[in-house]
Amino acid sequence: MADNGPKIIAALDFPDSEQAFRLVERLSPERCRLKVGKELFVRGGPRLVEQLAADGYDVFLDLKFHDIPNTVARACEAAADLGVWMVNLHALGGRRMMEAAREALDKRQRRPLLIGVTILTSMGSEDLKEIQLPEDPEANVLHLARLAQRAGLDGVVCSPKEVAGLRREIAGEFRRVTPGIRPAWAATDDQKRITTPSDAIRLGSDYLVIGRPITAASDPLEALRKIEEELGV
Ligand SMILES: O=c1ccn([C@@H]2O[C@H](COP(=O)(O)O)[C@@H](O)[C@H]2O)c(=O)[nH]1
Repeated sequence: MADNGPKIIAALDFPDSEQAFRLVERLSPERCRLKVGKELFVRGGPRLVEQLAADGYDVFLDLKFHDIPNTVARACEAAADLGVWMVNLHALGGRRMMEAAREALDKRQRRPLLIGVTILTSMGSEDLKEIQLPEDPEANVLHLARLAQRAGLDGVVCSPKEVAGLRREIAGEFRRVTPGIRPAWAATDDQKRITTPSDAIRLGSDYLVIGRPITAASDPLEALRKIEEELGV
């Protein structure tokens, strides 16, 4: 269930605010939403997030909280204070942790979307076996997504490869946010469960999180334009 507005979320994985703003000033909120992850947040801090939101961008604060319920609930409140559009936590933190976060955000007049990370898109069957989880990524994603929905979350992060199954199994307003997006011309990097942008949309992703195919390109704006062309937007 995508809200109106752009489906592309550009991952601002830069080592400093200057580099992030150099790209952002060539974008617009009508063209894409923005994701601030751990690297940029640790470097740029909360003020950078507030600035992006003040500039009119929908900001996904991708800090993937994973801690005891009280700590995660308070962290989600702090994220909401920054005016972000979306915040996330690891569904592997469990139902009580997710419920605590949802309850804390529900006390607010306006709250960000609360999204659960299922199985990281960098993980394949071998990685799951190593940590003694069932080897099938899709089975894990579905299980965690069901748990997240029961805990009142607004959606999940998963790979586009699991989206069709989620659409079949989980009804209602439940957003599917998908990293692991690689145009045919881009390097795979450390991602394992990937599809092209057009396949992700065809399979039913609501939002495409795209980092290095844009940010590591010699011409990031041209890379974004090619992705938009592939998507027909
Ligand atoms: O399962 C996940 C959850 C989050 N991410 C984040 O998305 C971007 C993807 O960047 P690329 O450069 O396009 O690979 C990155 O910020 C990750 O932290 C993810 O990839 N997978």
